[in-house]
Amino acid sequence: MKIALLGYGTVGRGVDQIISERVSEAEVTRILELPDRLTDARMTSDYDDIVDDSSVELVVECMGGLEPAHAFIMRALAAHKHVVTSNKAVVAAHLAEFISAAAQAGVSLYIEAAVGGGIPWIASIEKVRRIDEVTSFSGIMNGTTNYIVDAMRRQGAEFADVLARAQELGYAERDPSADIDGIDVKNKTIISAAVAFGVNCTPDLPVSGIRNLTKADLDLFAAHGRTVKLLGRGVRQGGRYAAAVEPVAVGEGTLEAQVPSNFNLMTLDATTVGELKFYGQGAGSLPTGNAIVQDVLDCASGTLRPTYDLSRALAYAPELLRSDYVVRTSAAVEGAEPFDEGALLVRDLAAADARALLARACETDHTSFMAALAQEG
Ligand SMILES: NC(=O)C1=CN([C@@H]2O[C@H](COP(=O)(O)OP(=O)(O)OC[C@H]3O[C@@H](n4cnc5c(N)ncnc54)[C@H](O)[C@@H]3O)[C@@H](O)[C@H]2O)C=CC1
Ligand SMILES: N[C@@H](CC=O)C(=O)O
Repeated sequence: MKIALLGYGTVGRGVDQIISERVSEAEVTRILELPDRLTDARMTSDYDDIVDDSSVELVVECMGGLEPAHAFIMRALAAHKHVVTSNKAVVAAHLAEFISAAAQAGVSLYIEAAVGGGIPWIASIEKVRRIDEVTSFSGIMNGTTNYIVDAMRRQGAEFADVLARAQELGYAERDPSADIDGIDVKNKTIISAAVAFGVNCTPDLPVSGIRNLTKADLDLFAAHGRTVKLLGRGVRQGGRYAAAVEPVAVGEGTLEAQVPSNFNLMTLDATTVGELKFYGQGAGSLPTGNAIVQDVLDCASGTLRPTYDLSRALAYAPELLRSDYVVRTSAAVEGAEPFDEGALLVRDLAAADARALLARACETDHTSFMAALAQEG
C-alpha cells in the first residue's frame, strides 16, 4: 500500500523509520512539508500532488493544528483515501464530521495515535464495547506533564528546565501551553469519551492544568502521602455523562503515582470485564509512530475500523464528577477549611464548580494551584 505523510516532524519521522525498517506491506511514497523543509525526493509542499495521486491509498496526517489539517483530511476522505491521524486537536474538534465523511466515501478513519502515544487505548475501548458498556475512564494522558512532575518530584528539577527538556525530546506540543494548561488532555478526554460512551462529547469541559504547580506543592502533598498527576476523566451513569481535566492528588501507593517519565496510564471500567489498565509511552517519535503504523497495517490488511457511532443521546451532567479539593492560594475561599500551611480544603465540589473557584482565586493570587483529592482505597 502506498501512503503519504503530511508532516515530517517528530511523529512523521518515526512513522517513516518504522515503515522503512520493519514493514513490507506499506511504502511512504509522498511527504508533505513546508517549502523550506524539503529535504527528500519524496517531499512536496503542494497538497494537490498528494490528493490527486491515485496511487496513494492512505494519508497519514501528523502535521498538527486545526487548519489546514482539517481541510487536508476532508479532501483526502473525499478523494476516497483512508486517513490515519495522530492529531488529537483536529480529531477532538471534528470527529463527527470526519466519521460522516469517511462513511460517505467508503473509507476508514484511524485515530489510535491521537490518545496515549504507543498505547493501544482506542482499539481496546472498541474491543471492550463489543460486549460491555464503559462506565468510566481516567488516566495520565499527557507524557510532557508526567515527565515534568516526575522530574520535579524525584530529581528536584525546576519546572521551566524540565519543560525545556521535554520539548527537546519531542514530547511537547508546538505550543507547550497545550500540555501544561491541560488542553492536550482535554482533547484526548473528548476523544476517549466519544469512543467509550458513544457520544459527541461537549467541548465545554472543566479544564485546569499544572502551570502553577511548584516543588513546594509537591512537598506539601508528599507530607500527606500523595503526589499530583494531571488526569483526564469521564463517567457515564444511565443517560448522563461528565468529563473533566484536572490535577489530582493521588495516594503514593497507587499505580498512577508510580508512573515515570513520559509514560501514560489509562484505566477504564466496564460492565463484565471490570477494571482494565493500559500503560506505556504516551509521547515520542517511535512509540507514537508505532501506533500509527499499527493503524496502517490494519488498513493494509483490510481490517476497517468500526464506524464510530456518536449519536447516543446522553445528557452532559457535570455534577457527576465530584471531589474534595485542596487549593493553595493567598485568596479568601468561601466555605474552605484549613488543610496545611497556605492550603485550604473545600469539600464535595463538582469539577466545574471547582474550576470556577480556582478562576476566582487566581483573580487575587495568580499563582493559585488546585488539585482534587482522589478517594483513598
Ligand atoms: N510528539 C509526540 O510525542 C506526539 C504528537 N502527537 C501529535 O502528532 C502531531 C504531530 O506532532 P509532532 O510530530 O510532534 O509535531 P512536529 O512539530 O514535530 O512536526 C510537525 C511537522 O509538520 C510540518 N507542518 C506543519 N504544518 C504544515 C503544513 N501546513 N504543511 C506542511 N507541513 C506542515 C512541520 O514543518 C513539522 O515538520 C500533532 O498533532 C501532535 O499533537 C500525537 C502523539 C504524540
Ligand atoms: N504533547 C503530547 C504528545 C502526545 O500526545 C504529550 O506530551 O503527551
